[in-house]
Amino acid sequence: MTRLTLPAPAKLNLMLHILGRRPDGYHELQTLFQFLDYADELEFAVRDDGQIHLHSDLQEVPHDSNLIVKAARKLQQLTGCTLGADIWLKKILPMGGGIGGGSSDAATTLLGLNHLWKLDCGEDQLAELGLSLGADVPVFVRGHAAFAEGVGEKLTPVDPEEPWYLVLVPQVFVSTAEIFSHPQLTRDSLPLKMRPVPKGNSRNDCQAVVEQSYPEVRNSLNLLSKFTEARLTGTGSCVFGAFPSKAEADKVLALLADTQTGFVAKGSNISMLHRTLQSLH
Ligand SMILES: C[C@@](CO)(OP(=O)(O)O)[C@H](O)COP(=O)(O)OP(=O)(O)OC[C@H]1O[C@@H](n2ccc(N)nc2=O)[C@H](O)[C@@H]1O
Ligand SMILES: Nc1ncnc2c1ncn2[C@@H]1O[C@H](COP(=O)(O)OP(=O)(O)O)[C@@H](O)[C@H]1O
Repeated sequence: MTRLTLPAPAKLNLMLHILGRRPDGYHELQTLFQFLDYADELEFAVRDDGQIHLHSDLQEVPHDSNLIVKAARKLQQLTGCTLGADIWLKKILPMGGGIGGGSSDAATTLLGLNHLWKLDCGEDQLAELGLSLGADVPVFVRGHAAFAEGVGEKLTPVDPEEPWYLVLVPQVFVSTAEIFSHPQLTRDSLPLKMRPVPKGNSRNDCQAVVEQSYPEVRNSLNLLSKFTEARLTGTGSCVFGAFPSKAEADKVLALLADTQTGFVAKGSNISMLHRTLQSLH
């Protein structure tokens, strides 16, 4: 097979605690990742000339800076593979929203090309390569909901409930680097020792500074919290709340539709990418 279509699903951070700052400026975290059944779509076709060509209408990111292209080139360097690829991206996930679209696209590229180029790289190798592209890439490579420590690379698989989520997408771009360098960011949360994460620990330490800098995000949190516990994912801008059924989440989205953009998706402990790859074998 020389062509392959794969999803690159979103993630949520169900909680996010910041424990401290490392000498290299990165922050030590404890966070809980769960996937959403809501995804970008990537199609891959092998090229014999070794070139990587990404086809997408994504204007914001230059071709060579796209994490998809970077991931493909890193995989070539690691393995010495002389094959290339045409890659078509259908962008569905909002960018800069804290739902990990870029990282997920990178992980799907690593797993998709590993398969198409018949490289036989193991998951550990791909997760390590992924980490050099971004702190969130390894969890998408592993494909199982996880409690994450370090900068997000030390992963312990977990199986939280899989509710339906309403995700609101405030129309602002929040820079992860800006939030992590904010002087008022909470950086001294005590590490949680208990597993699974005990109830009452679902806060996101980034939320206060994001709400302060972005009134649109605060507004979305206030609106959603009239119906359910509303939280920020990652460094935002997206906010989310859990519902027992799709119908209930849809109903709240319809009620907010005049002023809010959003989507409804099922939480999933096994990513759509891994479910699709499994069905190929
Ligand atoms: C906060 C989280 C939580 O899942 O998600 P997002 O909101 O970005 O989706 C992630 O840790 C983000 O991961 P990712 O988006 O891959 O971050 P990277 O590209 O590696 O880093 C972007 C910038 O954020 C800061 N950064 C990131 C991660 C971390 N643990 N500490 C940091 O201080 C650094 O300044 C870095 O230059
Ligand atoms: N394939 C990609 N999809 C989205 N963003 C990308 C991609 N490649 C590089 N980027 C860059 O990564 C940034 C963060 O993207 P994204 O993963 O969507 O946000 P977040 O980390 O907040 O979840 C974007 O603003 C963009 O500059």
